[in-house]
Amino acid sequence: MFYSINLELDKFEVVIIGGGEVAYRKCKNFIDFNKKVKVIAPKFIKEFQGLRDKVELIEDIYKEEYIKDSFIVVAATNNKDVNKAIGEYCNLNNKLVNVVDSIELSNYTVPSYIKRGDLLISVSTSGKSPSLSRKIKEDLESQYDDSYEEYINLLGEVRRKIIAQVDDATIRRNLIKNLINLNLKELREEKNKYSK
Ligand SMILES: C[C@@]1(CC(=O)O)C2=NC(=C\c3[nH]c(c(CCC(=O)O)c3CC(=O)O)Cc3[nH]c(c(CC(=O)O)c3CCC(=O)O)/C=C3\N/C(=C\2)[C@@H](CCC(=O)O)[C@]3(C)CC(=O)O)/[C@H]1CCC(=O)O
Ligand SMILES: NC(=O)c1ccc[n+]([C@@H]2O[C@H](COP(=O)([O-])OP(=O)(O)OC[C@H]3O[C@@H](n4cnc5c(N)ncnc54)[C@H](O)[C@@H]3O)[C@@H](O)[C@H]2O)c1
Repeated sequence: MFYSINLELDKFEVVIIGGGEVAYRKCKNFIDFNKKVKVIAPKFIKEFQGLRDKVELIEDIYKEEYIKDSFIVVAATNNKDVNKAIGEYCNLNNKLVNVVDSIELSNYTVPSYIKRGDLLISVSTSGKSPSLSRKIKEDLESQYDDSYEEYINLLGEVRRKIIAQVDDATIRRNLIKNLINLNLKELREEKNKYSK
């Protein structure tokens, strides 16, 4: 089973090999998290042109030199042998690699996710059923709607204010724990209370 972590992508170079539908989806995911990526392929689907300054497109077939200095790699070509070579090289060289047609060669996978500002809900089936991951995501999307972006920001702000202003540890913890029982309107009022 795959273990879940949240990575600070800023510090790492990300390279995607392949320029088709799957490479494009993986690419958009990184962009969603403000990460610029390098993409290598002899041919790109037209959607890549819409990503403009957010990606560096290199028109070429895969060569080891393209990934030797990167830490996170996605092997997303439609050529099983090429994907396998990339997967094996990365596993041998301590790189994180997602091989889109081989869970065995992947040392990480990409979950289905919902992002509402800083709230992130990820779903994984350890490769058993990406379709189920997608369905669960869609089921949760309406429950965790766009209003959660402001809600999560307010929770963060009020929590920081409580930590700064309340000395008693028990009272502090209870106040923080109870914040999630407030609705958006009540939380806005709570923020004003601590801003005085
Ligand atoms: C969640 C999501 C994230 C993303 O990619 O962004 C994702 N796949 C998505 C969709 C999807 N992928 C496929 C279908 C067709 C139906 C089906 O096969 O079910 C659909 C459904 C659709 O498109 O609706 C085909 C497929 N996928 C993989 C293989 C190879 C294999 O199984 O070996 C094949 C067969 C290829 C073939 O037939 O040859 C492998 C992987 N796909 C994963 C992630 C990882 C496991 C995630 C988990 O643990 O659940 C893993 C292991 C590696 C990885 O890619 O990270 C994204 C949903 C995005 C969303 O949220 O909307
Ligand atoms: N993990 C997933 O979520 C998922 C979902 C569907 C399919 N798949 C798998 O992903 C593979 C790719 O799917 P797709 O729809 O993106 O295919 P696609 O045919 O749309 O794109 C393949 C891309 O790979 C590039 N390519 C081929 N040989 C290359 C090489 N030597 N170096 C660099 N780039 C090269 C092509 O130019 C093209 O841009 C499929 O074969 C399938 O097995 C995975």
